[in-house]
Amino acid sequence: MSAVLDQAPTTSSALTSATGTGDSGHAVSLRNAQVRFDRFVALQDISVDLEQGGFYSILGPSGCGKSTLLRLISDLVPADRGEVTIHGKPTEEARLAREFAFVFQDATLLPWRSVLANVCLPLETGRKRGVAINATEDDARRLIRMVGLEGREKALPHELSGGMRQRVAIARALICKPKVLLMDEPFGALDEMTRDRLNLELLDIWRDSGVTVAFVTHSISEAVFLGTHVLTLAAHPGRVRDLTRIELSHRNIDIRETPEFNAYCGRLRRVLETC
Ligand SMILES: Nc1ncnc2c1ncn2[C@@H]1O[C@H](COP(=O)(O)OP(=O)(O)OP(=O)(O)O)[C@@H](O)[C@H]1O
Repeated sequence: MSAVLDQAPTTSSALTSATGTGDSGHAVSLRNAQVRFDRFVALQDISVDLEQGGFYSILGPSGCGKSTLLRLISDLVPADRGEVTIHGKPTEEARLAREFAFVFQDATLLPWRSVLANVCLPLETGRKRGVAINATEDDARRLIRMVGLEGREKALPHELSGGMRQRVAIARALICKPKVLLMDEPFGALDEMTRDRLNLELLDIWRDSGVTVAFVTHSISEAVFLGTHVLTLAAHPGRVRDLTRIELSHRNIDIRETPEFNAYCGRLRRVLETC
């Protein structure tokens, strides 16, 4: 693993605090994990722990392996070396137990199903596979309210804006009460105002639900605004370059104009220049 670049007081040097095995109390734990596509090493020697309830923004140059890291955690690609656990469980076991959920850049809603039916979809698929899911249609309605879409339960996806569709995708991801939420540039295709609003809503959801979030973004500002930590990957091969703990005095949109916020952004920009 690459070293942390500096030890400034605002920066956590703790890339990892676990000694290695079993459920260390971390939401996600990667130990010397490697992903290979044929001969190409996409991720190399990744060792990092995500604390329960943390919000981890993930930055890095294009092609460095950010999406692959989320796919590794979510059992969509296998580790060819090393170990990945979610709350102490191997990723396949965690997937079957629905310990995590994924939100992609594209909301991937079923176009013929209403908002409510889309949010309820994981309950139906879970039932078909014999997985007991402790959630009901009332929970779906509550989540729809939480993401600000009360009154739109019967709407079809094409009747919604891009931001609304992403809200539905977030509600759908939360219906099975995952412990870990993996988000791959979920707001990347949205205009800045919508993105700002969804950033604030996501922070509320994160605080209320206690879910651990891993959030890929290309925006340094978004990474700092949302994250309790920013994990930066370097490219060729993808590896951990830095983990910075973010300690902001508050998280209103206006924080982005303050020196404390800009100091984090400046530091991360310098880290990215080395990736
Ligand atoms: N299924 C695959 N087969 C072969 N190579 C792959 C596969 N998936 C990803 N890669 C390669 O792995 C590397 C990392 O890809 P990944 O999509 O994880 O990067 P990223 O950091 O998310 O990129 P971006 O910021 O552009 O979205 C890239 O070089 C990509 O071409």
